[in-house]
Amino acid sequence: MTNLIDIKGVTHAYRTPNGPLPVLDNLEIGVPEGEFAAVVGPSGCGKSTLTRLVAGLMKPDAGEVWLHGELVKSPRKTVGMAFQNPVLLEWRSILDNVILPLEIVSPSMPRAKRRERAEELLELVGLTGFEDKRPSELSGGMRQRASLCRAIVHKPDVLIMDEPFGALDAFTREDLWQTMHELRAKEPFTAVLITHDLRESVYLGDQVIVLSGRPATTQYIMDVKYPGEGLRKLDGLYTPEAAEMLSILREQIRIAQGRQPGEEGAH
Ligand SMILES: Nc1ncnc2c1ncn2[C@@H]1O[C@H](COP(=O)(O)OP(=O)(O)OP(=O)(O)O)[C@@H](O)[C@H]1O
Repeated sequence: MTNLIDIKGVTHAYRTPNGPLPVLDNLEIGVPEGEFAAVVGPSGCGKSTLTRLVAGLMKPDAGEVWLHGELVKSPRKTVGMAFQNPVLLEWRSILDNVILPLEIVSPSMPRAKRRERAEELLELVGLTGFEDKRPSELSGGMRQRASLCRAIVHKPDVLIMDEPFGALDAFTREDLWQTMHELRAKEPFTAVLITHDLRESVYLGDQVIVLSGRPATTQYIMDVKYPGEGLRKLDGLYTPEAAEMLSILREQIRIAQGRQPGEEGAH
């Protein structure tokens, strides 16, 4: 299978007043079309840097990032992004926030069509009836739902999410995990999710990529064999199969953090 995202031998260091700070070291990641890759690793290892490289917001010192068979050299319109803070524009309604990327990427699309597309997505995430509200009138979870709609409204090649559920309470987060699966079932997309939550990585990921401590290398890749058939269910996280996967990942994080087996501190 060909990969939609190919990160080949990517190495990068930031220039700082104290000299170069190596963050990525010969990173190798491949994400096939339609797959969901969850990336975990110790704090500060370079996960957000990786998302900037895939989005074309910066260029690596060495190595290549390929997206849909094209070398990424500049910012890409075909990438959707969602962050921990949804950054919705308060002076626009929820509907107009979701429409925004279409105004930029598809300026010739008639207003009625844009509206239709945004309404369809808002319905998928359970926000019908909130189209005309301002962001501050919604809860954090609802804002994040709207932000996910905005990230995929223009049907990007890839959705990049940097801890999008990190600031939400546990129940809202689990609701949004389910929404992600429902969205994917109706609107298949390729995704890279940065997360600190190993359960989230197993529930959402087709593969979980563990990065080593900084400078990050690809330390371990898990192909997730999620228990059960069809749309993933949260109950699957409480099975022995999931416990086994989480145990392996926890151990890998310990190694990435430079800790001894069994030592506390992993997620
Ligand atoms: N523009 C920059 N200039 C200099 N150093 C930077 C820059 N951006 C990030 N860094 C440093 O590079 C390292 C990796 O940062 P990055 O944000 O990619 O890590 P991360 O794994 O996403 O972190 P976290 O898990 O804490 O969110 C950190 O030490 C950070 O301080």
